[in-house]
Amino acid sequence: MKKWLLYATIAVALYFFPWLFPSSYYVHLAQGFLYTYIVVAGLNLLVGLSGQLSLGHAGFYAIGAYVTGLCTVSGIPFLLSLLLGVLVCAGAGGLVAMLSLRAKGPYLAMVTIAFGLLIEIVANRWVEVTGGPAGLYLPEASLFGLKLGVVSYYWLIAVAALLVTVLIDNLFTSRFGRTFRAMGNSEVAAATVGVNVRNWKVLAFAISACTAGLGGALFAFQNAYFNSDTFTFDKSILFLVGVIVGGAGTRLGPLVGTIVIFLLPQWVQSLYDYHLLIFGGILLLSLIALPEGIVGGVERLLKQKMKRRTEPNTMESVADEPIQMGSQAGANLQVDGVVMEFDGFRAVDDISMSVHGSEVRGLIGPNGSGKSTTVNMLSGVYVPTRGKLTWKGVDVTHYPPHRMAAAGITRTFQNLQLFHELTVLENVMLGFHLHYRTGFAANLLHTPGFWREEKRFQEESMRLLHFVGLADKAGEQAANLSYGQQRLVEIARALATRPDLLILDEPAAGASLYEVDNIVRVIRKVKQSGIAILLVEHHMEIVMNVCDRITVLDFGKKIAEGDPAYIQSHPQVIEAYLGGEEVTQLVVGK
Ligand SMILES: Nc1ncnc2c1ncn2[C@@H]1O[C@H](COP(=O)(O)OP(=O)(O)OP(=O)(O)O)[C@@H](O)[C@H]1O
Repeated sequence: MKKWLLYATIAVALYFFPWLFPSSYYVHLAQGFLYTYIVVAGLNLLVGLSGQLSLGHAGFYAIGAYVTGLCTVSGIPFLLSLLLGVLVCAGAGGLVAMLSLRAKGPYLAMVTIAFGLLIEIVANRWVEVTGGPAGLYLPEASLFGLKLGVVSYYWLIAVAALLVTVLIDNLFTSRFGRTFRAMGNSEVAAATVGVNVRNWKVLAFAISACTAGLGGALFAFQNAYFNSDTFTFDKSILFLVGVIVGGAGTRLGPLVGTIVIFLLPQWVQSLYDYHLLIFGGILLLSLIALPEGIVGGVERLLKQKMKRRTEPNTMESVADEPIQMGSQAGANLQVDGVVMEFDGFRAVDDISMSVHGSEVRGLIGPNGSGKSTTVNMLSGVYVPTRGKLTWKGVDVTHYPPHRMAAAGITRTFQNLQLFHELTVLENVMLGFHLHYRTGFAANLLHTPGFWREEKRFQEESMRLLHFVGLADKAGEQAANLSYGQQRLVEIARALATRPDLLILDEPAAGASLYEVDNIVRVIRKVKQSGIAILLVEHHMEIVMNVCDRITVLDFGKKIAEGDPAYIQSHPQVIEAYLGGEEVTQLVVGK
């Protein structure tokens, strides 16, 4: 069914609900269901997509209720007050995100718990403003001077819920949704394709705080009265349970989750003394049986039955078109005396080297010699303890990964860092992050500009997939590919940033012999297209065959540098490898 037809059907059903269930009890119930759904839908974006946890959303719910309520009490029109309440929540969400940026996992959860508790205490104790437990009486909600009765207020909430559904769904299926999901899968990989993870985390928090505030404001006017007892820690937990039980990160999850957290308790309430036990039991069982949530579990079962295909039909037409690679300016990287220390241990000790033009530079050395640490410094993941990195004449020593990507340096990872929840095509599209021009509004509203850009980058991504030989895998879930194929997807994603220097960290690790041949072929094609490569690899045959020059590390120090023939006969290199298993491979490369 077409999306707009589905929305129109839902709109008609929502409109006629008060006729189908004329009792004011059911209309009230529907109001409660819809504003709770609005909160859960926004929280799903934060938890399910961006991978951040919030146990304090009752705080935003409260802020929305109080700001909107107090504004109307002071005479500001209802709709304007609602807008103000939502905007204040967006600001509060951004602030909480900024405060918690350094925290992850349980620590982030603790910051949000602290925020929720703080708001709860303020609501309870600042009685002169909030009314505390005695509550706050509000004027009836009105639109353009017309007072809203029970049914018309229900319609207002229904319009808000439908609007939130459409807009959030639009975000889900735009580059914003993909970026949030990518960040949730791997922050470091998202950063190396140019995503400023910090800003995007703040954005995700602000959006979900907006919807929580909207839900809170709509709740406040349901009875034109509310008190501080609503905004407890339990409420935050309930919202989160709604997201998780429904299926975090799924599009239908918030609807199902709200049925579980809102309608189920109403139903089991009739069972008097046992209702909490039954509700808790159902939650526990569903979490154990379906850890991805109800919708997530069903989707997994369906996917196993029907192989997902989302390949665009643009595939054949784009196959032979040229791909824009890099800026064609070539690389110019100067590394001067870099040192990287971990708690006093020198993993990299005073290394200097340079990469120019479109050369393929090998970086080799026995296990633990400092190759990955060097790669991490060159890609902005680590800031060197000492030394300087100069890229095209600019000091980039302190650049974070997203700025390195913007400057033209990107990388792949020794331990694969694909966005496993996205398809192969979506992974590569993420690589174009720095080249998208449409903003938040265009993606929220799916404007014609948005569609044009989506099509363009879908086609460019398909070209890159052709380039690495994986066009037929475009619609597959990235996690389902073989090791070697996943490494090629990482290369395609990195190429999408249009780099001048591509750092490949052990691209052949775990790949089959056939896949290794394919990877070598791709490396050669990348070099021909004018992009420089820094290749870290244990397969000496590959290194000796594709590299123009090789830098050798041992115990964090540079011990040799030169062309493959020179390196293979270098006594210190042979000595370094003698104790290791790689020595035979080193000779094989001759
Ligand atoms: N984050 C860290 N904290 C502490 N020590 C580290 C850290 N990262 C690397 N090291 C240490 O630094 C040294 C160099 O590690 P690195 O991973 O750079 O070597 P490598 O040459 O890439 O090894 P391999 O070929 O096994 O991947 C090792 O002794 C390692 O234990």
